[in-house]
Amino acid sequence: MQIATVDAWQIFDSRGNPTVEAEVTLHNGVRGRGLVPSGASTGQFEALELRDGDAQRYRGKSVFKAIANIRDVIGPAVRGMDVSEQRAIDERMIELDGTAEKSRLGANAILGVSMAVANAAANARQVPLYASLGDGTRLPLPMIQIIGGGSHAAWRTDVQDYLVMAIGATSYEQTLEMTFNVYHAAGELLKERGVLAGVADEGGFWPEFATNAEALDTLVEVIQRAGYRPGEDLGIALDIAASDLFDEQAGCYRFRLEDRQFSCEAFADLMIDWCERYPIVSIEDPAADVDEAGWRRVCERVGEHVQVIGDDLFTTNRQRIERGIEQKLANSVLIKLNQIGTVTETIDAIRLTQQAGWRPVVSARSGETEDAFISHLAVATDAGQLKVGSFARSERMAKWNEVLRIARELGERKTFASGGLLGFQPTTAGRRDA
Ligand SMILES: O=C(O)[C@@H](CO)OP(=O)(O)O
Ligand SMILES: [Mg+2]
Repeated sequence: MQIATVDAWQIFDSRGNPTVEAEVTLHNGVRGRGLVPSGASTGQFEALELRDGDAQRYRGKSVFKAIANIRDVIGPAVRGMDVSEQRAIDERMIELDGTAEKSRLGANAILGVSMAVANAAANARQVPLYASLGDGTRLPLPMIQIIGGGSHAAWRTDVQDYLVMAIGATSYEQTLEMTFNVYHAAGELLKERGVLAGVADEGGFWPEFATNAEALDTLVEVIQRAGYRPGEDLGIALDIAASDLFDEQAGCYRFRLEDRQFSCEAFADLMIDWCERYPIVSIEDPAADVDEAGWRRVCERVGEHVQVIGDDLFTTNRQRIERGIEQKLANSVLIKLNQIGTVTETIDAIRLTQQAGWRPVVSARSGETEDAFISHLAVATDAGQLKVGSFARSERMAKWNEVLRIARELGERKTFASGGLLGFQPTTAGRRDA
C-alpha cells in the first residue's frame, strides 16, 4: 500500500518541551503516527535533534524547522513508496539527509516519519505493531527507576538512575507487582526520614542524600522492607551516566554532591567497588564515552557477573557497537530509537548486539510521550529487557501497561525473559543478613 501524504505538527513531551509528531496517510486512508522522545543526558555521538533556537519562542526549544523538513522535504520524497518497505523508506531519508548525524533534516524529523511508517504498515496489515515489526514473542524483563538524580533531578545525586530489576520473578506481571511494592516502600521510607524532595524527570523519588552511597544503602533497605531479598528477588541496576560527570579538559570525574574528584582509574575502581559491595546486577555508563580505558577496566573486573551497558558510549550506532564488541568495552547495549534516528537502524543495532551474544536493553528517554512504540519493539525483537524510568508517571506506565496488553494478545504464545533465562546470577553482595 502506497504512502499518499505525510504531515507533522508540534506536540509536547513529559517535561513539557516541544517535540515532533508525524503522520503518514496511505492511499486507502489508513494512518500511522510517530511521536518522538527527547533525552536530557544526551551522548555527544547521538544523531542530532533539530531545534529552532529562536529565543523568542518556547525559549528556543521549538521544532518547527524539523516539522517543515517533514512537510517540504521528506513528504514529497517518500510519497508513492510502499509503506511495507520500512528499510527502503528509511534509507531514502538517510540519503536525503546526507550527513552522518542526520543534522540537515534532523533525527527528530526522520524518526517521526520512520515510526509513523511502521505504525501505518501495521495498521494496513491489520496486525499489532509488535507483530508487524518482527516475529518475537518474549515479554521483556523491566528495569524500573526508584530514585532519580543527575541531570534529571538538579544533581541531588551524581548517579542518574537507581533502578531495580526483578530477576527472581517468574512472569512479567510479577515483575510489576514486585516493583510496585519496592517503589511504594521507598516512598514511605523517604517520607519517614524526611528526606523526600520531590520526583525526578522520570518519576523516581528525588531525595536529599549526603552521599551517592547513601542512595545505594537506601535501595537495599527498601527492597528488604518490601519483603524481598536484594540480589536474589530484585537486583539493583545503576545508570551512572558518567559522561555527565567527566571533565574532558581536566581528564577527571567529579561528584558534585560529595565534592570529590577522581582520576579515570580511581573512578573505575569506585564503580568496581560498588559492584562488589552492593547487590548490583547491571551498571550503565560506568565510564565516560571517551574514557575507553575506564570501560575496559570495569568490564574486565565485573563483566563476568554484572551487566555492563553502553548508552552514551554506543548511542545505538552500528559502527560504535561493532568497535565496542571488538574491544570488549561492555557486554550490553542500551537501545534508543532517537539516538540513531530510524526504526531500521535501531532494529539492526539490536540484531548486531544479539549476534555478538550481548544483551540489548530497549530504553525510553527522560523526555517521553504517551506513545508505547518501544514496548512493541522490545517484544518484536525478543530484546529481553526494557528500561522506562519509574513506576509512577503516565508516560512511563503507558509502556509497562502496553506490555500487559501484548501479553494478553499473545496468550499461549508468550514467553518471558526471566532473570534466569537472560543469565542473571543471583548475588548476595551487600546483604546485611548474608
Ligand atoms: O541516560 C539514559 O539512559 C536516559 C534514560 O534514563 O536518560 P536521557 O534520555 O536523559 O538520556
Ligand atoms: Mg543512560
